[in-house]
Amino acid sequence: MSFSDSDDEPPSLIEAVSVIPENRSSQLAPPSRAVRVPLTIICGFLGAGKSTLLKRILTEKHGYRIAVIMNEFGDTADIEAKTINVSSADDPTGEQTEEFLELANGCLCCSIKDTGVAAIEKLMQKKGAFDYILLETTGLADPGPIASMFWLNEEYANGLADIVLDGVVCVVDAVFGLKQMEEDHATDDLNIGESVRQIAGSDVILLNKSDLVDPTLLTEIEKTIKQINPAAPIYKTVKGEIDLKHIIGISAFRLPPPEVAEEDSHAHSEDCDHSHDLPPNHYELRGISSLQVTCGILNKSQLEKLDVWIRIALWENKIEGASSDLKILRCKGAFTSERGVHHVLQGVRSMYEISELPATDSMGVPDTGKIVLIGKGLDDSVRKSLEHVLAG
Ligand SMILES: Nc1nc2c(ncn2[C@@H]2O[C@H](COP(=O)(O)OP(=O)(O)OP(=O)(O)O)[C@@H](O)[C@H]2O)c(=O)[nH]1
Repeated sequence: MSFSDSDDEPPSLIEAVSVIPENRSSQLAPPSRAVRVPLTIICGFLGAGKSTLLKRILTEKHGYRIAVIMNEFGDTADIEAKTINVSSADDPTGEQTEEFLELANGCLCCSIKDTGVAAIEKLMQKKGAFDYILLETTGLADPGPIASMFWLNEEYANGLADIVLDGVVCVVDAVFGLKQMEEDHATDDLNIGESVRQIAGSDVILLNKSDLVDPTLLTEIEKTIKQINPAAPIYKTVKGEIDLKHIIGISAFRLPPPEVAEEDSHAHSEDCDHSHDLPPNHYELRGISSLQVTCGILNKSQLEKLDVWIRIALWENKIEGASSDLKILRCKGAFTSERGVHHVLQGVRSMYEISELPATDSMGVPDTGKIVLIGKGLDDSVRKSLEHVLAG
């Protein structure tokens, strides 16, 4: 699997300052010494500010030893780094050793080109030397398949199973984001461009370069992002300045989706007394939209029916009476069973999991359930079908 476009330039070192500014520190929970190392995927369209965000993280005083996997590095100037060579059993002479850079704040840097999995395997040989992994994808990458690889990966060998997917963060360019979504040409028959896929597949959105656009445009792009992905909180940032607790250690694949304020949309239910027709805009014309359905406490039969419904929707891409080109890119949800147990639904493409939330994580989780689907062909018939299942 590749994380990189073809780029024949040899990687150079990333710029880092040798003294970490005292005023640049994040209030992160102390790093966990858990067996599995959390990983965050950072995606975003070309030039949105992914590298800027990573450079910031690499120079901030956060107390984490973060391993960063990047496709390209910046300048070599002023770096205070130790080079660490790691040789593998297959390469005892070390001729093809991977090079890592240990930065001033304890972060590790690792450059990869087309050898995504191999680089991660080598990185995992240094397990114990870092607490967290950040993976920057290229601007044209669809985070879905990459997230799938790191999620539900217990069966993998070679260190991949020692990684736990924490979340997917998308950096959106506030200046060009709307234009990119309009002009981004799809690469497959689903006709969904990469910039839209990145937003659809993310758990957190950073609306970056917000210093460069007027508030009206900022509101417009925020609204569009919410239409595509209502389950992801949106943070407006300048040069990736954000408290890292919003992007690191969020357990997006384990905890219920956060409550995201809904301004122009709302969670629809059977009680709604209005049409659920989607407002016309470029993105619905391309067929990408989202739908949210709320539900009460579910009994055993409802839970079973919901499981079957999700399986058919994700695996067979069809729901009786629904549009023929149904394609769900991402689904999330949380609901409560009659036994009082909270369940979390997570789905990336055809993979999904419904897990029970441990009592320790259930504090404050409302009994009202919510399911969010993001994808193509999510018309009113899909909503009605899901509401029917949830109604019993
Ligand atoms: N004014 C302003 N400029 C920014 C901001 N964030 C990034 N930039 C600039 O935008 C340009 C692109 O930023 P990068 O961080 O390289 O973007 P990227 O997403 O890594 O780009 P690719 O790797 O090409 O996809 C750089 O010149 C940054 O300095 C911001 O919030 N405001």
